[in-house]
Amino acid sequence: MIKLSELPKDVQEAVAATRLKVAELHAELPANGLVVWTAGNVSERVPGADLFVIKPSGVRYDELSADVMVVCTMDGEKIEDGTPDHLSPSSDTAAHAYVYRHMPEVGGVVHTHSTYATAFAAVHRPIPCVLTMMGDEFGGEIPVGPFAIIGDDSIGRGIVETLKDSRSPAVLMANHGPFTIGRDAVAAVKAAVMVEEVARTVAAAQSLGDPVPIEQRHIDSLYDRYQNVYGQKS
Ligand SMILES: O=C(CO)[C@@H](O)[C@H](O)COP(=O)(O)O
Repeated sequence: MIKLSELPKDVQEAVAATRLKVAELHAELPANGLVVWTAGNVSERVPGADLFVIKPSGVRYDELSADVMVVCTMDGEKIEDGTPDHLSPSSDTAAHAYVYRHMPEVGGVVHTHSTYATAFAAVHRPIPCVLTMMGDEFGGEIPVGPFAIIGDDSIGRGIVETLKDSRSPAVLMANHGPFTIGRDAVAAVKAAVMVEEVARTVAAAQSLGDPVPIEQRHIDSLYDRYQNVYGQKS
């Protein structure tokens, strides 16, 4: 088994930085009202190594410090990372690992059970692109993925199958909830916040009447501006 303490120093440093970042980002899930109790997870690739960092399963958010973040191979196997052997990674680890193996551009993955997005997942209904914020962030509707059992790579296969030809960084896995992807974990967390926000607004709109779809040419223009012009140049 791979031992963290035997990996090159620069890899160990990259793991430490990723652990800190992933631990801190988990606090964003309850802060943004996206999770109850322990029901969601964040992971991120370790730059320069075939490893990723994810939270331990079923541990409360206020206990998620950097030193309990679990380090896994791209097959979702925990390495000897200095945490106790009994500390198992998130039950969604195989799903995150599958996404990393099949979507090389993805550097972060997030899963929550946020209420409104999960309500759309419960009725297998995509969130239609009826808000400029959706054009900006998702480039179209937010799709529904297949029903998949928890614990193996079934969820990962559903995520990849649904998102590989979509501009959306979010998929509503049927009867389960949202999974989001991003170039890093910050981007994936942002997408998780945004999917809940637009799900809530669209649900409110649907209670008032029939939300009006945005024309495709306007969606394309919104997406292009937001992705390429909006904000500050780095
Ligand atoms: O969907 C599920 C289980 O129903 C999971 O996403 C949990 O809600 C979070 O699991 P851990 O990451 O704590 O294992």
